[in-house]
Amino acid sequence: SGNNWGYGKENGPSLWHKQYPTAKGSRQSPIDIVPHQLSHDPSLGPIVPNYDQCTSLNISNNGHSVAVEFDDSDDRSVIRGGPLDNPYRLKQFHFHWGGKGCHGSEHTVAGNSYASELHLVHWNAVKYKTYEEAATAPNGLAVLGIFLQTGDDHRWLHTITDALYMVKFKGSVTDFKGFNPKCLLPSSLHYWTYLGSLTTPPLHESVIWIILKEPISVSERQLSKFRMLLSTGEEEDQRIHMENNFRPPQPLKGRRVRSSV
Ligand SMILES: NS(=O)(=O)/N=C1/NCCO1
Ligand SMILES: [Zn+2]
Repeated sequence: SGNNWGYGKENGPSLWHKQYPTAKGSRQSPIDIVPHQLSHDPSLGPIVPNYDQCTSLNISNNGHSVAVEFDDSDDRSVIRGGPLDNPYRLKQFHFHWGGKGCHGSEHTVAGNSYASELHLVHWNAVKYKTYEEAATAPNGLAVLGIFLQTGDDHRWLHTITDALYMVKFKGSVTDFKGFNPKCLLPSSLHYWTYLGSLTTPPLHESVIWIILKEPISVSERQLSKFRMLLSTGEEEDQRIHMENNFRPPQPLKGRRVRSSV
């Protein structure tokens, strides 16, 4: 059927092009970021996330990741500045991670991957009426990527990992109000930026990627809770744990990756 894509042997990233030809496009994500090969662009100002008035609504398991959705009916939580010519509204955030001890980030840095990667997905509500419309428009989306490395417990991640047991099965959703994602940002907002795509089908080439250079630290114990999630539904006999839900780096095809200071 239509969207039975996944990360397994039978439906993984190397097969997505059959159903989603954009997979072989000219601005696909993720990519390997090679710091000494990119241009430092002094015209690139700081990025300014402003999530203080944000309204998280729920947390859900869509079978590919776990996502926290936000009320994006007004400009209460936006990101602006940097490479963005308008404020982009926060729609949701989700994670990608590996298996036990393996790495699970999507973007890599000089060939090195991190344990996990957090994506905060925003859309340009100045130019487009809906997220769906923005998601198919060039640069309609801005995704803020944050690397997670294993180390100490993250002081605030427990609010998310404690809720994961409520969304164990694919298709489950539960209330998740009052969460402000600014607590997941690292101390430095220095970033790399380039033009790319969604890293999951339909792989629309509509994303301005902003990847923070500084990772946040989370413990192996906190990360292991993500692997308890199932990519299968409650009604299915076969239980498949959700892990290694990352797409490998894609060809750069001549794109320029710029660096803030
Ligand atoms: N991994 S990603 O590029 O953020 N992909 C998506 N798809 C829907 C929202 O974000
Ligand atoms: Zn993602």
